[in-house]
Amino acid sequence: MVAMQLQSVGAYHGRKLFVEDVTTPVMKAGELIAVIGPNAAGKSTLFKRITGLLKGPGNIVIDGARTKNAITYMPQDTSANAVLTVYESILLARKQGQSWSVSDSDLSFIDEIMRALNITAIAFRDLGALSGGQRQLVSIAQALVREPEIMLMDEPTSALDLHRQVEVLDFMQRRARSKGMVVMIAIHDLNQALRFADKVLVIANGRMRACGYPRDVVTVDMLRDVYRVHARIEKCSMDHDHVIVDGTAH
Ligand SMILES: Nc1ncnc2c1ncn2[C@@H]1O[C@H](COP(=O)(O)OP(=O)(O)OP(=O)(O)O)[C@@H](O)[C@H]1O
Repeated sequence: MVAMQLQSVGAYHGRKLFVEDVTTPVMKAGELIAVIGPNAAGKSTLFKRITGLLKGPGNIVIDGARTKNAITYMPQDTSANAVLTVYESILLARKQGQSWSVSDSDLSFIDEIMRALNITAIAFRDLGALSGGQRQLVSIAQALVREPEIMLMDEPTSALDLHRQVEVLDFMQRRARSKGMVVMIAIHDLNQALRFADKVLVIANGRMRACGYPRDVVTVDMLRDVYRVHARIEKCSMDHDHVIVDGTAH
C-alpha cells in the first residue's frame, strides 16, 4: 500500500522560495487530506512541487507504490482548447503514456468513472461546449482514469453546485478507501473539508501551520490567525463540526 511523507519540502518559482519547510506525518493509503489556506498561501505551489513541476529543497518520500508514475495532478485551471469530445478526452487521458491499443477493460473502467461522476449524458459533447462545472467533472474523470495511487486535486469542486460537490467529495473519500489511494484536495470550503477529510493540512504564507485531525486543526484560533475571521465551530444536526463565520477580524 502506498504512503507519502513530505520532509522539509520547499518550492521555488524562479529563484524565490515560495513554500518552505513543509513536513507532514506519513499520509497513508485510504486517506483524504484537505489542503487549506488563504489565497496565494502556496497550496498549488506545493502540489506542483510534489508532482515534480517545480523544484525545491526537501524530500518527498513515497513508499509502497506499484507504479513509477504513481502521482496524478489535477490542476486548478481546467480550460480546454482541444477539439475533442468528452469521451475522447477521457480515453486519451487513460492511454497517456501507455500503448495505444484500447482493451475492454479500458472501456469498462472509463464507463465506471463516467457513471460515478454522472457525466455519461455529455459523453459525445465537444469539450469546448461545456459549462464550467461540466468541464471540471471531466477533468476529475481524466485524472481518475489514470488510476493514480496518489492523487493531487487542486480545488476540484470550485465550479460545482452543492449536490455535485457532495457527490464528488463523497466519491473521492470512498474511492481513496476502496483503492488504497492517498488523495490530497486543495479546497476553500472548510465545512466540506471538515466533513470529508481524514486529515487537514493548513498552509499560510508558504509555511505549514498545522497538519492533523480536522477537529484539532480547524479551530477558532486558527480561523482568526490564518483566515482573519471571527468564527464559531458548532455541531450540525448530523454531528459534523461546522464553521460559522460571524465576521472579519483585522
Ligand atoms: N508561475 C509563477 N511565478 C511566480 N510566482 C508564482 C507563480 N505561480 C504562483 N506564484 C506565487 O506563489 C504564491 C503561491 O501561489 P499558489 O498558486 O501556490 O497559491 P494558492 O494557495 O494555491 O492560492 P489560491 O487559493 O488563490 O489558488 C503566490 O504569491 C503567487 O503569486
